[in-house]
Amino acid sequence: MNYTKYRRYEPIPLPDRTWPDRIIEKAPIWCSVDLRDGNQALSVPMNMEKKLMMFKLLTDIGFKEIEVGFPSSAEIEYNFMRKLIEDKLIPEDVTVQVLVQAREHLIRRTFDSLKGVKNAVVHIYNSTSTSQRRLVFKKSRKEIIDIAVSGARLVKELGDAEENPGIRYEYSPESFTGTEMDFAAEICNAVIDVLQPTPDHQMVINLPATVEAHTPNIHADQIEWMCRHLDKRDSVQVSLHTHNDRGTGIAATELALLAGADRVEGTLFGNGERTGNADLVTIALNMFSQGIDPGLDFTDINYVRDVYRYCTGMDVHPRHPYVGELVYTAFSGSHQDAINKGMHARTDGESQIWDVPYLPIDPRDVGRSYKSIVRINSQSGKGGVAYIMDTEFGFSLPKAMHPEFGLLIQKETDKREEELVPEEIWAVFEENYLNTTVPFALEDVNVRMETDKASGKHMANVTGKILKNGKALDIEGRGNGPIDAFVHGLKQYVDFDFQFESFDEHAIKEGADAQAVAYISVITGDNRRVFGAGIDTDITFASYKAILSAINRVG
Ligand SMILES: CC(=O)SCCNC(=O)CCNC(=O)[C@H](O)C(C)(C)COP(=O)(O)OP(=O)(O)OC[C@H]1O[C@@H](n2cnc3c(N)ncnc32)[C@H](O)[C@@H]1OP(=O)(O)O
Ligand SMILES: CC(C)C(=O)C(=O)O
Ligand SMILES: [Mg+2]
Repeated sequence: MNYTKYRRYEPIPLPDRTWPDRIIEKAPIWCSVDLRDGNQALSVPMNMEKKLMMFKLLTDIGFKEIEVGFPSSAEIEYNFMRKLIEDKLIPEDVTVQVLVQAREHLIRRTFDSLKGVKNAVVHIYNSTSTSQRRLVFKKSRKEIIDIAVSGARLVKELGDAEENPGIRYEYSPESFTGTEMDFAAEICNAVIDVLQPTPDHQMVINLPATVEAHTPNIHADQIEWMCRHLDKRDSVQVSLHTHNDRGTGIAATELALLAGADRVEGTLFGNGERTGNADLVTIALNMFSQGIDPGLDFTDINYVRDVYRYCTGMDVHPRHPYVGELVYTAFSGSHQDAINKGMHARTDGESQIWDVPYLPIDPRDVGRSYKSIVRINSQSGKGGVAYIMDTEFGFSLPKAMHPEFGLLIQKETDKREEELVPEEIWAVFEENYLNTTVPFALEDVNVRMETDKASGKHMANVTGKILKNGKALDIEGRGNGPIDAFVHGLKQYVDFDFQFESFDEHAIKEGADAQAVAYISVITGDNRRVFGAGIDTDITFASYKAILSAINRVG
């Protein structure tokens, strides 16, 4: 690959930079550009119905500033602006924003589209990078400043008119990241000088990474440098607008916030030109995951994703942060084990600080369930299998049983070479533990407790019938508890040596028809540990079934 045809971006000389020592402490002013930058990048731009649906979604999420389009560019864009105003679809506390090139006829048409609007930002731009000045505009620095200044003058003249009380202004030196810093400051200050913002009537200076061209630290340096060199800083909101050409648009935005920016433009899930804009969902939820109120509501992230898909025709990657189908899922054994333990350690409910390994946020905070946190394939381990049995079916297998059942599941996934869904895991459990009635099955057994006169201890006597390969056999046994008595009675029919080892049980359903499950392990003469399980409304019967299940499984 011929890397010599590319050149490196020079770092910004800013040895006293302060941003690396800062942390993000509050959410910025958010501005969605889904209906403009996002829309202009679609192969099929949104029609009226989809624009309206997207606008409604954005206001429901809580965006207070929304760039709704480029009204001077096309009929649909103009008509959409008119519809929002005439049908009174803009909530009182929402400001709509419109983009326009710094060109007279387009600016006039833009103001026409805004008649009757309550609050709007008119956003003008022109390209300022060395490359665009040389190749596209073929103009000197001064001529480029003239474009911006004359655009700003017209915007101010129209925007300050009496009939437009709610108009504010935004200027973008488009292709800012390819612009020399001194020139970027010069052109922005020239525009600020024309627009004369005040602390009560602020304007936005938007510094776009129109094409992301360098590492995020350089973007942060650029923003800190600009914050120091912009005039009337108390009257200017410094806004970010990163694209994602190097895949670091979100990181660049976050570092640039540390560097002093006040506002962030971007889109849902990062739709936008080429590799997209900054993904506001991720940036907001990154803040949320640090205990900061993002000021945006993603409590039903799947709904946001579905509307987004419908309106844009774009898909969302299964590994997309916070929303992808797989982002709250672990297939691998050690992750599952840690998640299982982390989830069990959560005892205080909602108020407890979230600390579950491998899950940066609680999936339920964005409307996702715990259902698919753990999914089982050949990479999975016993902890994950136990988690599924517990969360999906309410079966808390004793810890000592996890390796045995985990192995049965692993054999199945190896054989099938595919994921096992919870129902398939249940089927393996049922087949191996609950439905093992050959050779032994329980027919009818009575337990009678009595106190041994000599020792004063309570003793159990078991009498009844079991089946061996379908044939009824009398069983009779005595022991220091019902399980011990049953095991004694059973031993005469079992042709290998075994000892009862452990017993666990728990309820599995509530109410009158409550059932219990018993788990029993036995140790065979050749020192193998084998588990069995049984279910019944009576816990003693459940334990007898579990013993027979274990004995059948040894055989
Ligand atoms: C980075 C971004 O996302 S910027 C936003 C980009 N979005 C869009 O372009 C979508 C909407 N745009 C459009 O529909 C069209 O481009 C329109 C309607 C705005 C303008 O259309 P046209 O005038 O037919 O064409 P076009 O956009 O190619 O204009 C090129 C001319 O405008 C000039 N120009 C381009 N941008 C600007 C600007 N921001 N300010 C002033 N002049 C500009 C160019 O130098 C060129 O001038 P020339 O004709 O003297 O060579
Ligand atoms: C119009 C501007 C803000 C833009 O979209 C960009 O530079 O990416
Ligand atoms: Mg853009």
